Amino acid sequence: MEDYKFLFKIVLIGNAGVGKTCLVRRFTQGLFPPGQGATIGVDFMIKTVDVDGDKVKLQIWDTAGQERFRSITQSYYRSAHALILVYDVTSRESFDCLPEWLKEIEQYANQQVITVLVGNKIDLTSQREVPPETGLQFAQANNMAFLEASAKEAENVETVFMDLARELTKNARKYLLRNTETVDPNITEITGETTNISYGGCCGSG
Ligand SMILES: Nc1nc2c(ncn2[C@@H]2O[C@H](COP(=O)(O)OP(=O)(O)OP(=O)(O)O)[C@@H](O)[C@H]2O)c(=O)[nH]1
Repeated sequence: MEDYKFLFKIVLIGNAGVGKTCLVRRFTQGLFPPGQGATIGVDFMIKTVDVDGDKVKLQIWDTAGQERFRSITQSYYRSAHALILVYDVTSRESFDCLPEWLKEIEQYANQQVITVLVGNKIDLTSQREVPPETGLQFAQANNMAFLEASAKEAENVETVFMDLARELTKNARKYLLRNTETVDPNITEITGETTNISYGGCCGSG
């Protein structure tokens, strides 16, 4: 039996070069990789974190932003519990593409997916093209949480992932409770086993 309570899949999406890989590396390895090349297809990393005493395993999928990989990356949306949609605050173009990314989410992701909008590279103050208010307004209009971050300076990176881990854990606990109440209300408390919450999918669930 693996030593964790919940397993969540988090998928990062957004234009090429916005810093998805750097955010993942910063969070999982605590470093800012020099000369990071473009992601080919999809890459993944694991980090186990503690959420209020429960061990939570985060499976973090880093997708390529380049258009030519879109059909590969789309196939990873479906099983995601959460999506981190990233743009680069120094690139108006990456922000202007967000509506297209939302369409992808609507088309390929699960309906219950939690999406967080992240404006990355805030360390590049003088090159900023997207003000924080603009990011916030877009996020609010589309029911997403919003944070600005810097993978380079490790600003808000931990917060992005840990807020998500907490939110997912909270939802999973509720889900477990709801689905065990009718059978045996003690089950959630006594098993202590790994729980892989899966959304949607089969008939009659959820
Ligand atoms: N100044 C600064 N540069 C960053 C930051 N995050 C990433 N970069 C740089 O932005 C470039 C692209 O970063 P990646 O992490 O490879 O971007 P990506 O979104 O994964 O790109 P694809 O794999 O092509 O989709 C690299 O040169 C990074 O060094 C940041 O927070 N600040």
